[in-house]
Amino acid sequence: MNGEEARVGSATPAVAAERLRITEIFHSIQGEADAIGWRTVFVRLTGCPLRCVWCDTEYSFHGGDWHAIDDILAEVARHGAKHVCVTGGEPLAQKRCLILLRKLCDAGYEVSLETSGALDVSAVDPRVHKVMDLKAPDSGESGRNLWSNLDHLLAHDQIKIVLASRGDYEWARAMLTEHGLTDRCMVLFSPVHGAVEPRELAEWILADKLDVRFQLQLHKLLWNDAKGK
Ligand SMILES: C[S@@+](CC[C@H](N)C(=O)[O-])C[C@H]1O[C@@H](n2cnc3c(N)ncnc32)[C@H](O)[C@@H]1O
Ligand SMILES: Nc1nc2[nH]cc(C(=O)O)c2c(=O)[nH]1
Ligand code: SF4
Ligand SMILES: [Mg+2]
Repeated sequence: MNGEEARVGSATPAVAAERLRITEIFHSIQGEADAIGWRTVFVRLTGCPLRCVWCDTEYSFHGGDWHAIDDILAEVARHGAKHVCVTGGEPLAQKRCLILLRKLCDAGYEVSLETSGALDVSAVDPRVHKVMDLKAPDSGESGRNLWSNLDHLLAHDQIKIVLASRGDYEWARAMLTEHGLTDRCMVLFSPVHGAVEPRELAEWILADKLDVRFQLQLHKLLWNDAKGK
């Protein structure tokens, strides 16, 4: 048990059971995946058990503050957006993330979850649109892909593969066939920001006639790598 759980646990166990460690809550334009372009509130949970070499969110690995889930809901509501994106860090590394996701759905939001693909997604509320990465070799974390997660994806979910090289692209192309990915849900191919020339990735997809959706991180075009955007 960590210090926080010990401290609040003895006094108010019901409240302690519904707190999450949060790095930031911010209001921006959704920059990734199927809901791209919508005004969205982002809830970024602290902590991640992976270390993708190109991770753009290393500041979420440590720190953060404990917030009651009902306070998170109130902060989300303040922005008046229909869309909420729960991300991290790795949001599913905190078990109580499942409660936050359910409560956001109950409140009527369009909820998406950005997750690494390394943690079990089977208990995620089916109303949530899961955006699940498969980590390609150059991330350094492809050994963490939990392939059984593929069987828990619904038609509205998405598989995202972030590519740092031609080698990653060829790996991703092989996974499409090996795991029948495009028959399961939408598959997104995205270049690692600054590593693969976006136009090159677009040309590869066209040359191979792949049924995947090319994506660029829209928020980086708008705001570069600014935090809280
Ligand atoms: C920061 S992660 C947080 C959620 C979860 N840990 C995951 O990896 O999906 C959110 C998304 O950003 C992507 N991402 C992180 N760094 C990136 C980069 N340098 N270029 C492109 N996408 C990146 C991840 O692959 C993931 O799809
Ligand atoms: N604007 C914006 N859109 C995003 N979509 C997914 C993000 C993430 O970090 O998971 C993200 C982000 O950090 N900013
Ligand atoms: S799993 Fe997500 S948050 Fe964790 S290191 Fe990889 S990209 Fe970053
Ligand atoms: Mg991001």
